[in-house]
Amino acid sequence: MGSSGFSWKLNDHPKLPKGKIIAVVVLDGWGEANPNQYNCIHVAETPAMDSLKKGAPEKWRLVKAHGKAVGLPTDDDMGNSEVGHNALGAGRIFAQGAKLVDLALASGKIYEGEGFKYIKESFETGTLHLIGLLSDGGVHSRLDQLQLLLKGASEHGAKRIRVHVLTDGRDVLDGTSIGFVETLENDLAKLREKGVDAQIASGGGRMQVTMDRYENDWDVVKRGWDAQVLGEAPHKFKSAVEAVKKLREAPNANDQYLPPFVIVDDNGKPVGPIVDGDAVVTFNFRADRMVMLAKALEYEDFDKFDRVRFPKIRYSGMLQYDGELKLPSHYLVSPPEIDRTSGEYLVHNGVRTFACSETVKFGHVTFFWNGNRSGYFKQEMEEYVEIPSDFGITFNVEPKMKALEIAEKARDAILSRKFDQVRVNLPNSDMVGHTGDIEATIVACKAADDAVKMILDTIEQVGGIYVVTADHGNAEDMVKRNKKGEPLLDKNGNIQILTSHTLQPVPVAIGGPGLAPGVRFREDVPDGGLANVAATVMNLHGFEAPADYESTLIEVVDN
Ligand SMILES: O=C(O)[C@H](O)COP(=O)(O)O
Ligand SMILES: [Mn+2]
Ligand SMILES: [Mn+2]
Repeated sequence: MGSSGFSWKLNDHPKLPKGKIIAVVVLDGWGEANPNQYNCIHVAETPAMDSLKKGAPEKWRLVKAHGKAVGLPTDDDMGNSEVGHNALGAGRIFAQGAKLVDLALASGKIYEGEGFKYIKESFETGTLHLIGLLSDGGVHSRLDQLQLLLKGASEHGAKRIRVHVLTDGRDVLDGTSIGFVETLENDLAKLREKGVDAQIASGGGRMQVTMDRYENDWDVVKRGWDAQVLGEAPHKFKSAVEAVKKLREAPNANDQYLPPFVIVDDNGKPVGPIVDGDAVVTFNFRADRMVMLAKALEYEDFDKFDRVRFPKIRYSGMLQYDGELKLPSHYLVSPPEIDRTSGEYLVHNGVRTFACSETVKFGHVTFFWNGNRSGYFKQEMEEYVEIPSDFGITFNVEPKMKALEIAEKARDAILSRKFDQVRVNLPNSDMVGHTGDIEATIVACKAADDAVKMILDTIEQVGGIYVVTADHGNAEDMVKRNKKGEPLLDKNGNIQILTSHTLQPVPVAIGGPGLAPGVRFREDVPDGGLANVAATVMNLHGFEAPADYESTLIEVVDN
């Protein structure tokens, strides 16, 4: 025990043994909803997941995965991978980035912080650039926060502002970007009336431009860099509204994948490249899809692509995105302090851990799970394996993704008996659900179920335990609904496809031959959420959870 009295040592669970191999399976974007034709999980053949639900009612339940249960501002906020995996791994509910930024903006504290003071130094002679996702999805960013920041920055001295927009269509309906750009243009026009030189300078669809994650495809970040920093893009327009309208006319165009564009003046000159002496803020609060750009903006030594120019700027993130890398080093709002995660406790108590997913979700079961911290806690106790994702495609063309490969890695890790916990994220239902392709999402759900089966079979073989859950809903409802729950139609009478996550609860199932007799879900945690899973897993490893963790979902009854 250190001088502070803190100790990593967990108490033994009074009834549950140690030493069982536990598979922790997170199905990404797998919620529970009414069975109907837009519920791809229902339509798909999913015998493994069905048997968990039907097999043992005291070992299957639903938990909340959205809103306040995962630290989001309101219960109208759908869940997402960051907050979901944070809650699963940390066992407590932390006010998340969305909420912390709301508070900092409302109180005005954001303008008193180190990060804002730092960028403010550039306002006299330089331009303030704001780069981020333009929507009200609330997953990576929010339009109303951008609006407040624009107003606040101009009131605090920013004289020249350029916004570099990334269109969404993934956390919000496809086609909504035009409206968001129009709203922003209105705000900027009002700023101009007040004498602030404010304009949109560049843009592009989030999946084409800037917002790659976990270093899957640096070309995405390069395309953004070229437009935002160098002022170069294949498409040039006089206004962003015109840009989005025109680019959406191409066959199969959608908001997520719009190509990069720059806004030019009457002489064809880009209106807002980033140059020496400027300030830059990346206004997404969520980390995963901003870390790569943050590296490009901040690191002197950088070899991921040719930056051509590396302007001397003052850069602040909305938040600090990576607590281990301390990246970026300046930020407007302090991130949630997600400390003492279950993963860290467990390695300190001898639990050897294996974690695996494919690139696009790799950081979810490692970085997010560990409280937005990259790297190992104790390298000799842990192994994290990343299976390279396909890149340059939309996942509806390969809906099986790497589910089989992930399951095989989990199988091998379990059979090696080198690990006590084998944790995976199966990405299919989420990544394919985001494409809005219902047929492909059905294939995706089946592929994830096949992977679950392989892992459960392996657990059976070694006498282990499984915990199967999800981080939020997605594939279980693929249509936008009205308040009565009826599908909404567009003006041509077609249903409006829902590419985003949902507000639905997610399943948690426990079982396996290693599960002690008498273990079942408690009935006195009816409002349980994802944060209750960590204590549950600790119990199954034979430990009591720390006192301040959300309560366990299980009890052991004598039979
Ligand atoms: O980043 C994304 O792909 C979406 O905005 C959210 O999906 P995720 O939270 O499942 O990653
Ligand atoms: Mn997810
Ligand atoms: Mn998702």
